[in-house]
Amino acid sequence: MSTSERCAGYQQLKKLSSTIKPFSVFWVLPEGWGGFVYAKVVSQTINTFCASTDAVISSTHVPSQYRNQRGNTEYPDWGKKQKLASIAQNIWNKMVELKPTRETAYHMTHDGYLKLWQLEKPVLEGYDVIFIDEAQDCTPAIMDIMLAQPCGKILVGDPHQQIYSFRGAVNALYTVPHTHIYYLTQSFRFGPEIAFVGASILNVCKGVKRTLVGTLQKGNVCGTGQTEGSVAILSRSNVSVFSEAVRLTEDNPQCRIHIVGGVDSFGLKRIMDIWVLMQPDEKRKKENLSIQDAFIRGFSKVRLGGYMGLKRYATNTEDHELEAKLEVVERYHTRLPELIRRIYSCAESDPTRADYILGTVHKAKGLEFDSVMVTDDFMKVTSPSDIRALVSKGNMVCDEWNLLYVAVTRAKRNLTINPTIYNILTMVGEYFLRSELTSVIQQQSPTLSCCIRNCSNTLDPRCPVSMLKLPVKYVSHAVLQGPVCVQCVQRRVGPLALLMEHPERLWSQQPPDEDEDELQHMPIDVDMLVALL
Ligand SMILES: Nc1ncnc2c1ncn2[C@@H]1O[C@H](COP(=O)(O)OP(=O)(O)OP(=O)(O)O)[C@@H](O)[C@H]1O
Repeated sequence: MSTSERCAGYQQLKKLSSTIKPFSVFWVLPEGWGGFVYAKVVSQTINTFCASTDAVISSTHVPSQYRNQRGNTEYPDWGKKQKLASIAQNIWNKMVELKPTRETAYHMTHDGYLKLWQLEKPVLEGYDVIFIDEAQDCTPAIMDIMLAQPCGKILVGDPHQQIYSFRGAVNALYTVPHTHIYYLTQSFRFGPEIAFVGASILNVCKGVKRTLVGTLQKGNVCGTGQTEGSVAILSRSNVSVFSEAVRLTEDNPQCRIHIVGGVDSFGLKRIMDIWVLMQPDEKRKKENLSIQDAFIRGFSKVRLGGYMGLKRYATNTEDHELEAKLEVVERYHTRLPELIRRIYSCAESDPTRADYILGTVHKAKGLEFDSVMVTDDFMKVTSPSDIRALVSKGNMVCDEWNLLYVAVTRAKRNLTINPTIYNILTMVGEYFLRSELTSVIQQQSPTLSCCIRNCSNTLDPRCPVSMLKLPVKYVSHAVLQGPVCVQCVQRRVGPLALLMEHPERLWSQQPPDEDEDELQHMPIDVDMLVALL
C-alpha cells in the first residue's frame, strides 16, 4: 500500500494528529517507565527517528541527555537508551497500523507519514530539476527523498538562517556533495546600513567574515526613520508577542494589529483555558467558566493536580510553548480575560490593513517588511566575554544568533535594533558618532556636557567641529544621545581625535570613569577618524 493510500486510511479512521504529545505518550508507557519525563524522552526519540534516514528506532535516536523530575541533567546509559528505544519502537509500530485506536499516542503525525514516504523510497517522475529552498532547515529524511531523485537538484538556502536544529534539521548546504557552489552575498531587500548590521552579527557572534552586501537604497538603523508601509515588531518568544500586543492596544485601543500566522493559531483560546484552570473551583462553578481544550481540561481532574500539575507537566516535558503560555497567564493574572478580549477586537487578518504586524522570528522567516523593530527578548550580549561563553554551548546557541540575524534581515528600509545588537555594533567599532558643527550641537545642548555615562567633561564651544552621539531608539526606550567630549571620542576613534581640542584644555580634563574590561575590547573606528579629518 502506498503512503498516500495509508494517509487516506488514517484520515478515515480519525487517526491523524499534528504532533506527538508527551501527554498522550504518558498514558501508554509500560510499568516502571511512567512519568512525564520518560514521556518526553520517548516522544523526542520518535521525533528524532522521523527526522532521520533510518528504518528502525535504535538507541542513537534517544537523547543523550535530558532534564529529570528534579530539574537535573541526566545522561542515560546504553541499557536505558535501549529500553527507551524499544518503548518508542512499540509506539511507532502502533502508529503505523491501520487500525482504529482510542489512544492519541498511536495517532499518525505529519512527520510520521513523511517518514513512511521516505522509507518507501519514492521516485518522482517527470522532473528535469528539483529546486529545494530553505535547504539549511531540511531534515535528513527530506533530503534523502530529494537527493535520491534521478534529476538535477538545486539547493538554495542560507546557513545563517538555520533556526530549526531543535527539530532535527541538519544544514544540508554543508553536507551534500555538489558540482557547483554559488555564494549569493548581495541582498536586494535592503541598503548598506541594514546589511552592515546583519554582517556585524555574523562577524561578531559567529566569526563569519564574508560580507553581506545590500543595494544602494537608503536605510535607517537608529529606529528614527520614517515608518511608512508595513511595520513589524519581531520577537524571540510568544510571551513578548503577547506583551507587545498588550502595550500597543493599551496605548491606542483603536490600533489594528496583525499577528503573523493568525490570532487563532497564536493560542489565545488555550491561554484563556489555562487562566480558567488557574481559578478556584467555586469561582469556576459560580461564573460558569468552562475549559474548551481537552488537554488543559484533563488537568482540572484532582489526580493531575490542577494548575500546578499543568505547570509541573510543562517543566518536566520541557514544553516551551506551554511554558510561555503559563508565563503570560501569571504575568497578566486578573487582567487576562479583558486583555484577550481587547487583542481579539484589535486583531486584523489582513496584514496590509494593520498598523502593526507582530510575530516571532520563527513565524516571520521568509517574510519582509518596510520597517522592523526587534524586541529585547533575544539572547543577551553585553560584552565579548558573553559571546565567548555562549559560543562554547554549541549548536542551539548558533540557532539563537541566526534568529537575531533573521530578524534584522526582514527589514527593507528601517530597523529598530535592541540593546544586544547595539552592543554587537560597538564590538565592530560602530559607536553611532557623527561630526557636527559645535554651534549646531550647542543649540540642542547649551551646556555642551558630555553624554557618556560617568563622564563630567564638557565640550569647548570654541572648537568649530565636535562629535555627537546619534539618537538610537529601541522598541521600549531611547539610549543616551548628545555631545561627546574629546576624551571619550579618543577612546572610540583613536588618539588623533585629540587634535580637535586645544592642548591646555585637553590636559585639564579627566578621562571618564568607564569600565576598564569593556574598554579593553573597544575597537578603534578608523573610518570614523577618516571621516572626521
Ligand atoms: N534581481 C533582483 N532585482 C531587484 N530586486 C530583487 C531581485 N531579486 C530579488 N529582489 C527583491 O529582493 C527581496 C528579497 O528577495 P527574496 O525574498 O527572493 O530573497 P531571499 O533570499 O529568499 O530572502 P530570505 O531568504 O532572507 O527571506 C524581495 O523584495 C525581492 O523582490
